[in-house]
Amino acid sequence: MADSHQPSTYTKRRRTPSPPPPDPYAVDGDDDDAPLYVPVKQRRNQLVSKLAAKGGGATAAAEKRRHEEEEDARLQQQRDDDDRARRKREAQTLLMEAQEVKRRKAIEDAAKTEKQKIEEEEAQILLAQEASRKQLAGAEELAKGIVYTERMHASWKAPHYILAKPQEEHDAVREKFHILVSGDDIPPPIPNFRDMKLPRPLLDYLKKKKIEAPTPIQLQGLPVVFSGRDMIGIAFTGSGKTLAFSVPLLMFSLEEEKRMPFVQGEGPVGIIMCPSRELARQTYEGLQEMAKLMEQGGYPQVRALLCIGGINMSEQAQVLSQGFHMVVATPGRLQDMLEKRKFTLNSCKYLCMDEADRMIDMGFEEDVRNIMSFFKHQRQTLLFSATMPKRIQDFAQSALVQPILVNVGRAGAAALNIIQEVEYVKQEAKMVYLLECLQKTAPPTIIFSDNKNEVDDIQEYLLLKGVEAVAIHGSKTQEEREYAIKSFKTGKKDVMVASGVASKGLDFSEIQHVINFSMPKEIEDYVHQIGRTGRSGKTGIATTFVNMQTAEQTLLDLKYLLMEAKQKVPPFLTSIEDPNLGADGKPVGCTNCGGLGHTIRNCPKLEENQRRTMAGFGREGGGGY
Ligand SMILES: Nc1ncnc2c1ncn2[C@@H]1O[C@H](COP(=O)(O)OP(=O)(O)OP(=O)(O)O)[C@@H](O)[C@H]1O
Repeated sequence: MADSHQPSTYTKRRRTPSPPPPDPYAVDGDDDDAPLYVPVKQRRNQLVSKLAAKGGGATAAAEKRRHEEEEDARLQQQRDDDDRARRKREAQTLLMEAQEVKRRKAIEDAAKTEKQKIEEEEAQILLAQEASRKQLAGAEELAKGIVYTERMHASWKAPHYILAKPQEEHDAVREKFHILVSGDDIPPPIPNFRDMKLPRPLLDYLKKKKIEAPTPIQLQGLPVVFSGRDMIGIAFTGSGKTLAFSVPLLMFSLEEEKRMPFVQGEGPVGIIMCPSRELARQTYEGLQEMAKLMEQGGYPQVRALLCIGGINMSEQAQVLSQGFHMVVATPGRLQDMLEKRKFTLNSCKYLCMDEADRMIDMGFEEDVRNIMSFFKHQRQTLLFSATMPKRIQDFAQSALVQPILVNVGRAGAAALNIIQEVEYVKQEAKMVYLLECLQKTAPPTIIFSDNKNEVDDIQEYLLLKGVEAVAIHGSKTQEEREYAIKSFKTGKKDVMVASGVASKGLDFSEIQHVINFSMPKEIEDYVHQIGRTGRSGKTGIATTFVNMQTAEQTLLDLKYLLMEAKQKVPPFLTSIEDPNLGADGKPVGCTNCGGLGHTIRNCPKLEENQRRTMAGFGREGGGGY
């Protein structure tokens, strides 16, 4: 290999460092100096100073720019620092504010009375209950978002001379009769039937019935209903609520019939719904009687249809074939008839729910909602009862347009003309004591028991002892129920043993004595049951048996009801301590049912409703359908 034979001439090639590139900034005479390292910034400054010394204009501009840039950078830095400081301050302020809010809430909570805490807790329970409830309106209206905002119009007007009176006079009348009202443009109270412009035959009818002056619920309620306004009417048992919604329906029917006679397939003008068949029949009979008298007095014929379970509707075929003006119904059968298209509610303008709270509590709420779906137009809606807890009033608001509330006495209070006696009777001694108790007054007497078997047992026992007694409860056939009512009403039987459901709202004349064989769990039931006596201004006696089996809170409810009605409170009730007394020493009461001896937290009605919802069933006792 040639290369390998040339070793002497071969010199190893080394890379020598290349000379540094000429310094563009080097000035004459520097070339030969050793290249000392000068930082770029420093060199630039030196150059700038030199150039400045030479007085170059472009260089001055460059320096000015540099200054500006430096100033900008400095300002930016300051802004950033300020920003950081501000954010820090804000974060601290927010933290302090949050701590302050927490501190204040802790102080407020500590300062809150036990009563306030309970109120808040109860409001939550009530809210939770209401939230689970659908509005009380027809499905179609709800789906279409139809909301009525205007009131219904009616041709009736109070007489001029009454309208001309100053407001203070109307207020004085209300005060005199303990009537509380709320709502807008409330029609005036009218203390006599003549001024309500009732037709002569009706005035004669009332006179014949010894109904001379309107009761408080009538003197305020009738003008409200005649005016076409929606209304919630609350008044004591036996205070004449039926008349306050029956007479206007009759008048509206006459007006419509006069305008254009009804033929087959037409009507009704209005509906009255009741929670039990017996109550519906009673209201229907009252309407029939008034309608007949009107016809005899020369007014056009108006017809009513009774629409209740347990009766053969072919009995009503004639009315159905003629066209009719008024329907009195229980919700179940009414819904059934509407679904079968036996008639429509296309021209119906009036819907009254008697014992409205009972109807909703008994599980008819869904039926009522379904019935509302059949209305094609706005209607006047009325709710009446002796017991109407705020909960039901609020719930019903969705079905009402600018309603007027007419309230006579506290909702849920017992009628004042009933002497209420509460007796401690051991369970095993009740039956024997019952006989003795029956001696307190002359007949007729009603004995209530919540248990159907017990109703039968009591009747059997009384029959054995020679007492003329009939029995009525939800499991009896319609014939048995009607027989019991008829024979008791006509005085053929002295005693009626009944379950609460079957006898709500019934008006038997001159019941002397009501015996509660067992105290109902719900105080509202007690109020309705004892309310079968002491009606239309008369006095009656109610005796209630209690013992170890009666829940303490029920006894407390009873104690307060007796105190409110200024009745004698037996020592065994007086001694029961109320764990829920307010700071003022008064009972807090239940916002759910109106009972005074318990709160919503242990309300028996709420528990019962929840039990029913869980069990998935609605109406009870077979009273309605
Ligand atoms: N203005 C009046 N004066 C005297 N008696 C009346 C008057 N109005 C109605 N009555 C009579 O009073 C009795 C009770 O009336 P109604 O049945 O309407 O009471 P209610 O308030 O509906 O009671 P409940 O809440 O128990 O259903 C009936 O016999 C009725 O004829």
